[in-house]
Amino acid sequence: MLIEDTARCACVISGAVPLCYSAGGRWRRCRFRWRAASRGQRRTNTTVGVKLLLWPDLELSPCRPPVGAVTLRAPAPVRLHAFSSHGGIPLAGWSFAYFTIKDRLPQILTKVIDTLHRHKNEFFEEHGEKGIEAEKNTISILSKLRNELQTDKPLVPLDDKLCDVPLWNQYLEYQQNLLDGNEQPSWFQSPWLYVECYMYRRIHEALVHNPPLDDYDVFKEAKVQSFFESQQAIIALCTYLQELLKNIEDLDEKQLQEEFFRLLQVSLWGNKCDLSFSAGEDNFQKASSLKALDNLKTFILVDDTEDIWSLLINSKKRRTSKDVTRVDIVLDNAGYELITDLVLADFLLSSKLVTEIHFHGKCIPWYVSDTTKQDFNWTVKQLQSANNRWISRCGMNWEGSIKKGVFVYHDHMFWTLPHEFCSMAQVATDLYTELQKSHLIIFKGDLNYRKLTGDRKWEFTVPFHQALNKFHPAPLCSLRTLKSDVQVGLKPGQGEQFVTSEPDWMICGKYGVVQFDASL
Ligand SMILES: O=P(O)(O)OC[C@H]1O[C@](O)(CO)[C@@H](O)[C@@H]1O
Ligand SMILES: [Mn+2]
Repeated sequence: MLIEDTARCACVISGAVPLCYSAGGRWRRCRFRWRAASRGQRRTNTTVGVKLLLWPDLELSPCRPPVGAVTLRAPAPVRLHAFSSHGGIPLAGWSFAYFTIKDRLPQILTKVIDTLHRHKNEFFEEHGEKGIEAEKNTISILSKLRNELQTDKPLVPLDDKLCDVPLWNQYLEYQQNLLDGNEQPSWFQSPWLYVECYMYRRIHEALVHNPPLDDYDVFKEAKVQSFFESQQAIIALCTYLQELLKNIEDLDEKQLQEEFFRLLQVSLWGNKCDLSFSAGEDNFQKASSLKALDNLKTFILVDDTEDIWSLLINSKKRRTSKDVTRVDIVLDNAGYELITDLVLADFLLSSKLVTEIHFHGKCIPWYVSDTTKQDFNWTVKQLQSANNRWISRCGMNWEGSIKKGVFVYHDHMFWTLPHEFCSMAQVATDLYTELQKSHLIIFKGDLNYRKLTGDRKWEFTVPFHQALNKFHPAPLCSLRTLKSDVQVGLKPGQGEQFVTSEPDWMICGKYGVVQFDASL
């Protein structure tokens, strides 16, 4: 739920809405009870009219759970507890989306501005006056952007020369068409997923407009720092892998399965280390996650590892010498998480469970810590030249795998669009076709989970398969620690039990899921 308390006094609440609203046109009027608890005001129950915006495809597929976005206008500042009068899930409290837009995103923009400012001398040394001029212009554009965000200004079309611009601008038009003629998509009123992606793309646009800074990665410094701060954990993990590889040929199926379970969990918990969640503050892996795995098991809310194992071991057994078994990893964060993914990939290859690993990264700096091609190559080079022999051996092996073509790196602009994955087949047909060649796609992290599930307010018990909304290029799984309030595929009552005991369970990063969907 997103409640805005700025001058316009409008808010957007994303909440489950009863299906009775789904018939007919897009906009419906309905009534909500709400309790205002504004400063100095008595708690009251009252009824307000709200506009209900249905997801445009909801009418076409009435079997899908009813989900909608509600725009609620109320006197501000108020703290709202809204309940659907038709018995949907109570829409209560301040949403995480609201805090993200109000607090985290401006903080991230401030850090970007600060980074540019601190590197002023470097820009001067490299590019002379042109560098200083570009730094000044970029900072001024970004300060304006921060102001637009904080005052809920309309979202504007992108205006640079990159090839994704038409798709972004079409998406803005699409959002526009969902609204009344008089309203425009804006920072606090539009879907969280869209607005958050849009901010990162606007940061990139500010740089693109200002050569020679057009390919400067404003998040590089934070990524490098978090990599070095995770050194102890990286040493532990690389040492473990190298010891394991010594005897890998001798392991029986049971032992191989145990190691697979272990390294899959290491990769899952590696996803705790992202820098956008902490608004760019340190969030590195302090100790080896290997030792903690047993204690962490209770925090895995859905664990489909057995199914993933069956898929891999069966394909190994069936494979003839000419066959390829391909796993794709849709990467998330650079730093420790990327190392955990590379370790898992090396294990899958060395154990002959698979024959090729394809990595997918971002084309532009994204959500602070996400992996770009430059980060991927930098990481492998860093490892090679490390003082620790196990780390450097990992780096050398991985460089070798890249050269042999058994580690393949891809990037595609689709990963840095705001679209949910169910539209990939239409929006990025080439990528969808590429992913169809895979035997298993591993989606890392929270943002990928939000895009897999369309970032809707699903009921917790909705099956993962249903939330994917026909996105099935190949068997796929999500390894994700929960950092945003969307979760599907839980057992009845499982989610509800946390709602009172641990209200921040969906956003604190303490819980994780290994969720698998095999059906095509
Ligand atoms: O790196 P991840 O796991 O995709 O997480 C990205 C972050 O972005 C969000 O999805 C939105 O801010 C958070 O919930 C999470 O902190
Ligand atoms: Mn990330």
